[in-house]
Parts: sequence; structure tokens; C-alpha cells
Amino acid sequence: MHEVAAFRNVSKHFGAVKAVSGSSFTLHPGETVAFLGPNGAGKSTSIDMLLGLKDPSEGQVTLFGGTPRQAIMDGRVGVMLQSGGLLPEVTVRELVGFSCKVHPRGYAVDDVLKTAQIQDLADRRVDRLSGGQEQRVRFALATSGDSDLIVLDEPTTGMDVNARQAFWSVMKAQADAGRTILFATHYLEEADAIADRVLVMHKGRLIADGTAAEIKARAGQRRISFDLHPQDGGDASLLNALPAITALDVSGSTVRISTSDADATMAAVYRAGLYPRGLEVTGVGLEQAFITITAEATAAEGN
Ligand SMILES: Nc1ncnc2c1ncn2[C@@H]1O[C@H](COP(=O)(O)OP(=O)(O)OP(=O)(O)O)[C@@H](O)[C@H]1O
Repeated sequence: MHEVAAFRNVSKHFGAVKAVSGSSFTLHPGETVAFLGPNGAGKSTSIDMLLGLKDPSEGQVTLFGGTPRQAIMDGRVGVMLQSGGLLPEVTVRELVGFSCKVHPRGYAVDDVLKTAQIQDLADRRVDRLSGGQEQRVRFALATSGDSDLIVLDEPTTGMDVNARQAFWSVMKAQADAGRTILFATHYLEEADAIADRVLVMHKGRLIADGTAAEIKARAGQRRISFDLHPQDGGDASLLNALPAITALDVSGSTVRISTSDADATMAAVYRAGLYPRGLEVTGVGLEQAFITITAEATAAEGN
């Protein structure tokens, strides 16, 4: 099967602002891909180009081997954008029903309401919904037809914890049905839990593309924790001089260390005559990895 989407050396400039610079990536069928990056990184601009809402200044964007506009017209893409008008003065059922009708491969409205788990909102007026409810209606609009690709820009913003969990279980069913999903988020734990692959943008550039595990490994950080008891001897003040550590926290007898080289750090602990007990070494979470690689990208820019 064809690739779902491809960015080939894509840039987008707004006057002097380089919103996206030389971005290249391909989305493959059935993948769930998270788009991460700090505010202003270029995620929404990339999504807009993917959907044909903005044209690249340079490079090429294709969807299903053709233009984004063609793919949209063919109903191959379901979209949930951050904002933008939901028609006021209509009910949820009317709005979703309209979306089903205009979709070239639209589903029956009741099926869509059921899948999105918003049957209870069906008769409510769209302009009287809470922020989180509005997001769920937007999601229903994105799944109102048999689209191959679903694009979601910060879909869970404004949802409470339960709504987010319910949302992702519905989304997972969409992924299991074989659809390709691209979502932008600031919730890194969502990306970690849901995505097969993570794209990280920073100041318009794609700075990482891999599984969450690969990105965490690339950040190279490990967390070490152990207990040190004074009766075991050794001088705990030596901890400050350990090699490769990036953070140190001593609280009572518990020592917590972040390090870029756990082997070197621990070898030095033993050489210093310390006797750690209950040693644990773990990888960092995606959030810490994200902070590390975006900080590295900023530092590299300064050079
Ligand atoms: N229409 C526009 N005119 C001028 N500058 C723009 C326009 N749209 C976006 N930008 C700028 O391009 C950059 C990228 O913005 P974009 O909205 O794509 O980032 P983002 O990663 O989606 O951010 P956020 O997480 O805050 O939504 C920002 O510096 C933004 O100010």
C-alpha cells in the first residue's frame, strides 16, 4: 500500500518567521504518530500543510500519493483541529449528521454518536457545551466517515482525566481498525502510552523521529536511586563529585541521581568506598527525554 503522507524537505515562512524548516517524514499505513514540540514549534503549521489548508513555501507535501486537497475531497482524512467554529444554534445530532452527509464515505449519525460515546449529548445545543464536551463533539466530526487518516491537533486539551481516558480508548479502537492517526499533544504521557512513533519539532525543525523508547534512549539519561547508611562508612559529600551526574538529590538516607552514564557513576560510587543498598537504575520518562533533546537543540543552535 502507498505511503499515507509524506513531507519532503518542507518549509513554511511567514515573513521573517520560519514556522517550519526543511521537514521530511513519512507516515505509514496503520501507524499512530504523536507530534510533540514546545509552543510555537511548528506543529499546527505542519498539520495545516498536511491538510492543504496552507501551502508550503518550499518542498512538497503529499497525501496518499496526491495532493492534500484531493485526499480531503475524497474523504480519506478525518480532522479535529484545535479551534474553529462549531455551527451555533444546532444540536450535536444535527451537526454530526451534517458532517456524516457531506463525508463521501459518511457513517450513520447514530453510529458516530455511539462510537464517540456522546449519545447523551445528542440533543444538546452545540453552543452550550463545556470545553471538554466540545472536544468530544469535534472528535465525532473527525470520525463521521470511513477515513483512512485521522489528524487531531491537541485533541484532549480541556478534557478532565476521565474524559481523556475515554477519548484514548475510543481512539485506540480507531487505530485497531487500521486507520493511521497523527495527533499533536503537549501531554507527553499520552504520546508515550498511545503512539507507535513520536515526531519532535523544535523551532520549526524536526529534531527526533522514532519510537518513544528510542527517543528516551537517545536522551541517554538514567535515574539511579539507592540508600546510604552512615554506619556503612564512606563520605556522602563525595556524591557531589561523581562523574556524569546531571542532578543529585539526597533526602535522609535516600540518594537519587540523574546521570548520562550510569556505569561510570556507579563505578565511582564504589571506588569512593560507599556501600549503596537497594540500588535501582531506570530509564527516564519521555517528558525528561523531551526536555533533554529540546535543550540540546537550543544549545546546538547557539553554537
Ligand atoms: N499565520 C501566521 N502568521 C505569522 N506567523 C505565524 C502564523 N502561523 C503561525 N505562525 C508562527 O509560526 C510558528 C509556529 O507556530 P505553530 O502554531 O505551527 O506552532 P505549534 O507547534 O502548533 O505551537 P502550539 O503548541 O503553541 O500550538 C510560531 O512562531 C507562530 O507564531
